Amino acid sequence: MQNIELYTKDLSVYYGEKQAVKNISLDFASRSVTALIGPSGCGKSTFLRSLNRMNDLISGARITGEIWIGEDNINNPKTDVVLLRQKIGMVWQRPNPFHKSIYENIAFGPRYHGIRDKKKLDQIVEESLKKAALWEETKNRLNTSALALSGGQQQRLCIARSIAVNPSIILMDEPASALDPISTSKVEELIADLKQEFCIIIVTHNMQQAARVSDRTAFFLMGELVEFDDTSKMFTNPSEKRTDDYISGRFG
Ligand SMILES: Nc1ncnc2c1ncn2[C@@H]1O[C@H](COP(=O)(O)OP(=O)(O)OP(=O)(O)O)[C@@H](O)[C@H]1O
Repeated sequence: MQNIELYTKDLSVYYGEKQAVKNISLDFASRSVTALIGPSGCGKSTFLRSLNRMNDLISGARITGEIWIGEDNINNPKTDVVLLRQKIGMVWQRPNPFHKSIYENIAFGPRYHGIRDKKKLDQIVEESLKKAALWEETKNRLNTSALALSGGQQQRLCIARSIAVNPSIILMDEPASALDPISTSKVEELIADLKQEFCIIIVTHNMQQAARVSDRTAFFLMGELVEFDDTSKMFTNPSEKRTDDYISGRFG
């Protein structure tokens, strides 16, 4: 039995009157990858963003229900969202490095959280870049601009940046959809490595990618959770006809 790192209970998200996510209860295991799939507009990104309270930044967005990490319901107004986002990192669709050096991109978070010692920061930068499979490509150019890296390297840098503050969960919103096939496969290999240590939740439009990288898959449709199961079962023998129709390309 795997440890559950995070779970939601009856989680709903509204934009004004519109309910984009409908009463979703899902659990996410430690050291595993869960893929969220479903057609455009079904609420995958909204659900993902609610897990580290990024929807708080959207005016008119309202969340009901519970999001539990250990003993804390983080959907509680008293939650320290800065600390929460240290625990739950986020990687976006488009690589978004800061306009700073490679080193500073990684050191920024740990420094913000109080680490000042240069040796310690050097160590975090090296470890994070190694974990993101980017160290060999960058170790001789740490002080050059992150913007001079290729798109694929920038995305791995963003992954290294999220690792640097020592999270336990990493949210990824279509992290490879803006990348070429070689960079995409590097990011997928990286996800396979990172799951030895982290709970990863990834939104993807790419069925093959979901099948390749994830242990479990959740299928969303019009804000509802239709099916949640082991990825191998979901892609070979889904329980719901709607899942079968979607993964075999009959709609969406
Ligand atoms: N900031 C917002 N304000 C109002 N409505 C929104 C906002 N963001 C998303 N929505 C609506 O909520 C619903 C779910 O959108 P969401 O982006 O979560 O879906 P998605 O499954 O991630 O789609 P995609 O795969 O196209 O990214 C859609 O109807 C969308 O139009």
